Amino acid sequence: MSKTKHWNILVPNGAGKEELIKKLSSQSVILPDVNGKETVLYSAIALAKYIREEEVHDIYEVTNDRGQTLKSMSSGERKRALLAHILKSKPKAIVLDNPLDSLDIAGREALMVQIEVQSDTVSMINVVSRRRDFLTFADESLCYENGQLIPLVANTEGSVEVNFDQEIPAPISPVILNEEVLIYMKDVKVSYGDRCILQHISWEIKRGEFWQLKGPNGAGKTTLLTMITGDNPKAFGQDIRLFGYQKGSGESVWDIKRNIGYYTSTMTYEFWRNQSIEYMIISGYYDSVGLYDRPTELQRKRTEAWLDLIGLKEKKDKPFVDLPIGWRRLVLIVRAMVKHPPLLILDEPTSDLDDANTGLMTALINKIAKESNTAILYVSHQDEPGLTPDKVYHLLPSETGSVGSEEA
Ligand SMILES: Nc1ncnc2c1ncn2[C@@H]1O[C@H](COP(=O)(O)OP(=O)(O)OP(=O)(O)O)[C@@H](O)[C@H]1O
Repeated sequence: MSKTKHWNILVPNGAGKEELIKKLSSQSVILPDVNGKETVLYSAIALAKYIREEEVHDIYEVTNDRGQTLKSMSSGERKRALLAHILKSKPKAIVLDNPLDSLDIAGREALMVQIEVQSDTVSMINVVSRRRDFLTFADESLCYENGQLIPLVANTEGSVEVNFDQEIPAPISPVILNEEVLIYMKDVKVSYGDRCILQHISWEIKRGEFWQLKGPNGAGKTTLLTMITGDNPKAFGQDIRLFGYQKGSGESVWDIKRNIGYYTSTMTYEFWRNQSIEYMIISGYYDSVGLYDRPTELQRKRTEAWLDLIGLKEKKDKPFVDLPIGWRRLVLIVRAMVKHPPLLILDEPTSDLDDANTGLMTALINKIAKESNTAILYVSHQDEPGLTPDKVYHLLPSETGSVGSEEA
């Protein structure tokens, strides 16, 4: 019996990863060794589709051994559950789309083991943006460029010039808030069933501060975020003050949400229709993707200034979905920032990006932190080279739930 073959394929952002994945999934002859084999796709987009099925149709196809839905799992748990689900159909080949992305060191190792265990019988086609995500057991490493797979040569990862010259545009009518302390939590605890996720969380975020929230996969970062965004009913009855409102004092969801600009990398894969790049940014003034009013002249002007800053002024009428991933991320961050909200939450903003685009993203975030009075909460399991937060809040997992501490 012939040996099962495996590949690493490096695709720098903008080189056409989606097109390559389509080719690999449609049995085109791009990789002759797997031609004719049915391939299954393992990707953030596949995950997003299953989560949408949960939300929209109450269909729960992928669960874990605790019986949890995908929506309630951490990113690491979701990735492991999706792989286990895919393997049940005994595929001959799996196209892995940045499989190790957003995983911490332990999560990466666990998923690698899960993949390698199957490698005797399943061909792995590992499509990645960064070389550090290569499979060690792959037989061949290639690069995708100009629609072709070519042998990988040293350092094909390009560099993007980071050059945000102008100052960030001012808000039109800033959200009025007199509080100095935006988020206050004292001895907060969150449990699901008899499992304690977070305990003794005492934390304050003040106006204009730049925080990173750090912790390994499953430590409870997203859970803690939901306490801040007002989305978690477990916040009731606890000593939490959000933008001056004591939790449970009759505040509405809008009282909280209007103070927050929110961006998460999964928004990149949401089902935006054919909106233009300009439209996407203007919609940030309306807290929705549908524009119900005609944008004002001033909104258009400020949008143009933001577009100029991120180098997309000339492309403003082009469809947002056609932009390379790094620029789509910049647009979505700008969209969350246009109103200069008191708090900007950035959840795993660099996941799926190559080194060049990661540099672009961190430069924009540092700039927003420096030139605005918006507090930033940057959430990630890892340190990002070049990012300059003032403070780091670290969640450390333990048997009895994660505890938080401020890193010196
Ligand atoms: N509604 C829920 N029901 C049961 N368990 C939950 C629920 N929400 C979260 N959890 C569990 O809480 C733990 C922390 O999850 P959370 O998503 O907050 O971690 P995280 O630090 O954001 O992880 P990651 O970096 O992987 O995204 C996980 O083990 C998750 O399964």
